[in-house]
Amino acid sequence: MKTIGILGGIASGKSAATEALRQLGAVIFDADKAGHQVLEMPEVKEQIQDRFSNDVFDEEGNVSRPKLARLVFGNTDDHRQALADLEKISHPRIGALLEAARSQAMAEDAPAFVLDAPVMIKAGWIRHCDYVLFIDSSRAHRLERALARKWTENEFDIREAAQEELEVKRNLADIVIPNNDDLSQLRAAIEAFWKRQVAPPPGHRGNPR
Ligand SMILES: CC(C)(COP(=O)(O)OP(=O)(O)OC[C@H]1O[C@@H](n2cnc3c(N)ncnc32)[C@H](O)[C@@H]1O)[C@@H](O)C(=O)NCCC(=O)NCCS
Ligand SMILES: Nc1ncnc2c1ncn2[C@@H]1O[C@H](COP(=O)(O)OP(=O)(O)OP(=O)(O)O)[C@@H](O)[C@H]1O
Repeated sequence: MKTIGILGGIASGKSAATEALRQLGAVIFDADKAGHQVLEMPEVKEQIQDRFSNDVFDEEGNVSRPKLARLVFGNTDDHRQALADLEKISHPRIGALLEAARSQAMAEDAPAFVLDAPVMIKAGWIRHCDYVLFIDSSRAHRLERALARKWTENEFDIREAAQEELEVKRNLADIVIPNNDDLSQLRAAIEAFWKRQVAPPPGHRGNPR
């Protein structure tokens, strides 16, 4: 089973690329979703309360992601420290969910396991990947898509700044997949990658790291 990591800027088309891989038969791990799941664990809620107080909880006693986002994404040292502290709580648990999902996919003989995790470099999860794809989309296209999802340009810039530089991600990738055209071009590029590296003809050895 090949493990494929998906990197790219905010709104570059990582989810669209991931969906194309799912349709080809890959098992998907969405780390953002796993991060949300982790915030529902009682011991995580306790640690969040200790670090961030009751201010980041809603009336039902659940972690309010918008409130937490305002504390951890920003340009100050306090924001950066808050994000680092949140990651210390969340990342080991997301990592455990990731390893369990990957083991299950392997047991089920899935042809590929896709790790959709924008923070995989700083979290260290990139080590699981045989191939890393970088979904390459211009800032103008990405911003337009983010604004269409009701983000502000400021939110877009702040989240982007909380991640590694795009050049770092691009340089770590094995394959760059352009996404400045329509979605059918993105799907075609993903299918070509799949045929080349995941489902090679018998006797072909592929190119794992
Ligand atoms: C701060 C939280 C509550 C905000 O939740 P929200 O629903 O607004 O955003 P969501 O989780 O869907 O993330 C959306 C995007 O924000 C960016 N982002 C999220 N976490 C981080 C992070 N730790 N570092 C940099 N960018 C991040 C990513 O581009 C991600 O795709 C949430 O993102 C969180 O708990 N983050 C810490 C855990 C984590 O690193 N999750 C991402 C795993 S890839
Ligand atoms: N080539 C494209 N043409 C038109 N729309 C696109 C294209 N690529 C992506 N989109 C749309 O742009 C939006 C953002 O794409 P997507 O959710 O795949 O990005 P992402 O990189 O996963 O975003 P995030 O960084 O927020 O997780 C989605 O609504 C998606 O359908």
